[in-house]
Amino acid sequence: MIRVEGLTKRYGDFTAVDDVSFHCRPGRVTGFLGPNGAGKTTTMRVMAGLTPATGGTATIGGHAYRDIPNPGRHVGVLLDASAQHAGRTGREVLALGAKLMGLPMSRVDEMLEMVSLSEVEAKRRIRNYSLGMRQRLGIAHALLGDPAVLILDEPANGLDPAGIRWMRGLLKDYADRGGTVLLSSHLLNEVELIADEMILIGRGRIVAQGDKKSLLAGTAHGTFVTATDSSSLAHALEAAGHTVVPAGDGLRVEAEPVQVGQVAAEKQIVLVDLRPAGGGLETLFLELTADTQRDGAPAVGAPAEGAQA
Ligand SMILES: Nc1ncnc2c1ncn2[C@@H]1O[C@H](COP(=O)(O)OP(=O)(O)OP(=O)(O)O)[C@@H](O)[C@H]1O
Repeated sequence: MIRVEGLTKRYGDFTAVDDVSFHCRPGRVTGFLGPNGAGKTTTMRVMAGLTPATGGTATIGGHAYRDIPNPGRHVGVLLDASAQHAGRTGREVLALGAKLMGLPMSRVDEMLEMVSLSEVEAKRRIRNYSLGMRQRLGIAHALLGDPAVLILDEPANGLDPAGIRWMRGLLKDYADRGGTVLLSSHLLNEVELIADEMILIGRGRIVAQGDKKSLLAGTAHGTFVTATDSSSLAHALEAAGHTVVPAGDGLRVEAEPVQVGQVAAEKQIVLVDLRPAGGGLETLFLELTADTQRDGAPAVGAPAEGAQA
């Protein structure tokens, strides 16, 4: 269990993290989302004992990170995959970690296999690793001591689509076996797929947190419907007093799906698609962090205006 209570971090007059509180539970993957400079890395650095807090506490299993003996056996941390000594090989980094944690060297091979780093790659110096390979090594290092808690800052960064899918499976399995995972990401869709719980942060303050399903339920706006004869359906819905706007191949209606279905049934119009028009995580994220975004334009996840589909 991770508990962060009233955590504040100031750099001079600037407040990077402002009275942040949240919990991460065993068996759950918690996504930590926020625009650039929101305070995610700072919060995680405080949790891992790398940055002192100005106020508040962050504990893992009831203890501050610095008070945990042999912390790598309890908490796996990946904050900056590029921070490893560039002159060491991947195998050397893991071997050193295993030695420090009192683990058998066989664990190094197990970890290399788990993150799909080949024997040849493991013997290469880290300066010659791609970002994705560094991330894989960082994940291997975080998992080396078989910890019960994982704190990962942007672990999907640099991974290719197959790598992201692999990591998703790995973290889901880990949580299913009772592990606690906190991961930050700017890849909203990725978090939407992987996280059970979500914490949204903007300018150092938590703007929303909770179970993903309940957070997303709050973003549903009306109904999306497609019919074989969409224009007749639009007229029928308007005649029934509903507001209708064209949306892609279909219509977006200010009504519940059952009301839209009833109108279509009365008029014997065949429906092709009928579902709640959820705004999704991206809409939620942009709405909640609107006054903390750097730009008017969506900062993450959405194509720029005019971009080709
Ligand atoms: N050592 C420091 N001294 C001064 N300001 C700092 C320091 N470290 C971080 N900050 C500031 O604190 C704020 C939060 O930074 P942080 O790296 O935690 O954000 P983040 O949410 O991880 O962003 P990103 O998604 O861009 O990595 C930023 O404005 C950053 O410039």
